[in-house]
Amino acid sequence: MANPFLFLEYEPAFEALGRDYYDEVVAAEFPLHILRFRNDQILTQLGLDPQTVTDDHFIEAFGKFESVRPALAMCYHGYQFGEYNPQLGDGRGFLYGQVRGIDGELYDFGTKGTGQTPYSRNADGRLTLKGGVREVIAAEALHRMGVRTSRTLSLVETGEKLYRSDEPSPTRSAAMVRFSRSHIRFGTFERLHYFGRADLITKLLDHVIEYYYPHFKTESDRYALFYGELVKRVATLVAQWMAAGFCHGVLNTDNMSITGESFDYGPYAFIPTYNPRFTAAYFDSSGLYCYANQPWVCKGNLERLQQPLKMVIDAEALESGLDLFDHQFRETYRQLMINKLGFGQLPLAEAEELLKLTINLLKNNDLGYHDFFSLLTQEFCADWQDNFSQICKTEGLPKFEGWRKLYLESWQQLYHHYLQTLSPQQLDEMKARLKRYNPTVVPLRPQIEAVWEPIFVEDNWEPFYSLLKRIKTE
Ligand SMILES: Nc1ncnc2c1ncn2[C@@H]1O[C@H](COP(=O)(O)OP(=O)(O)OP(=O)(O)O)[C@@H](O)[C@H]1O
Ligand SMILES: [Mg+2]
Repeated sequence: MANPFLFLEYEPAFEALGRDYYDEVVAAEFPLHILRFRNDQILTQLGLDPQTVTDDHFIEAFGKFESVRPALAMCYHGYQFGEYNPQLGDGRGFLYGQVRGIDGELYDFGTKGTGQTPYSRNADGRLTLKGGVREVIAAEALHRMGVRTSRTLSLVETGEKLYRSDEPSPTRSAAMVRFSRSHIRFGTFERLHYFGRADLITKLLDHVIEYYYPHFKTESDRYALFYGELVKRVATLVAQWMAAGFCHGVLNTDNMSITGESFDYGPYAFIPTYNPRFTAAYFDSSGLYCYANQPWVCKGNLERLQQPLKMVIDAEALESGLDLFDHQFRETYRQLMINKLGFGQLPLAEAEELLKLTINLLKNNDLGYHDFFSLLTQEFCADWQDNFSQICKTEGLPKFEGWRKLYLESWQQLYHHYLQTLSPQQLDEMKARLKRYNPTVVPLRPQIEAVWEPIFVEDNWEPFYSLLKRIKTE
């Protein structure tokens, strides 16, 4: 049967922008192609029946990179740890193609680990297999947690030996295909500002609005409206990360999507405990991108984006756009945390108070962030309405003694107080909500290592597949 990936209706939207925005490249040829992961949920999103798509189809398209469109290495710069870097761009990936989902939206197939490009500098253009495995896990877990994220369409092991300082080397290689709304980054605009090209910024803005903010297309102040909405989308995203206990790790402007979607899962980690200073990347020595810094770092990146946008948008309009960030972040974060605690809506003051006590409890104990919510979900019962000291009184919790006990008691009392206002039906809804907002499986680092170890030692992929299944279903 013909390969369905070669017969999708590719829409050359980015390609149509022209050579100022990308270079045509050719994928590397690899000595081996073993399909390690295929995401059938995405096939369904594309209107394909997974039954009719074989592993060989995946390998032809996303391992050997047979294609009906040119491969485009996208150009971008970026601020990395505060320093401007004009030597970036797709150095190990390219835009394979763009297609419409059954929802009518345009999506990218973007590769990672597919060989050198003009932007590789001295690097090899490759992705390690472990890096690919980690990215698959991050995207699936975040998706389960309701975060607006890219997904991984495929991961193909490619049989090369790579040398990396952060993995025992030689280590195995892979080519990954990412499915996302767009690979246009804040840094895509920053590069055009660097070259002083207001004309290209305008053209790119029109493109972004046409495909990703089409409801503003006919508005006279559409550029300012776009920026305001981007600010809100990014604020929402970072609130989702914070509630999910996720630390992205490398919030450079080349890793910030112009659609406000989360992507690029390198050194990320889910926080084990609520530690505001938790830092995911070992090379982030000052802790710039630590867990608690994420909101202001993202806001700062949005502010940096004003530099290129100011070439074509009024500065005051951009300032008022940025002003939307704090409110959007706070509202979304508070609501998500209230949901994680099982409540639908609470009056503002009560929600703030409960959130404050919850954070106090989490921060001042060795309690695992995800363990706490998981426990609450498992143990929640209507009897708690009758006795506050029963709330989360379980063997699963570490011992609370001395002043730590006070944090637990004040949290229990308030939680109990709000429970009292609920009807039996509302208590049932609460149970369902706890399940929806608190997945059983959150892939902390040790769990990811536990999945990688059998792959590394004996090429056993079962624990990886079983983790993904549990992420999806529990
Ligand atoms: N092994 C490599 N070979 C060539 N270029 C690389 C390699 N690793 C990273 N780069 C380049 O370094 C820059 C920063 O890399 P970063 O890790 O943020 O992105 P990435 O993970 O390669 O890709 P993406 O942002 O699309 O997920 C990018 O320009 C990237 O292309
Ligand atoms: Mg990147």
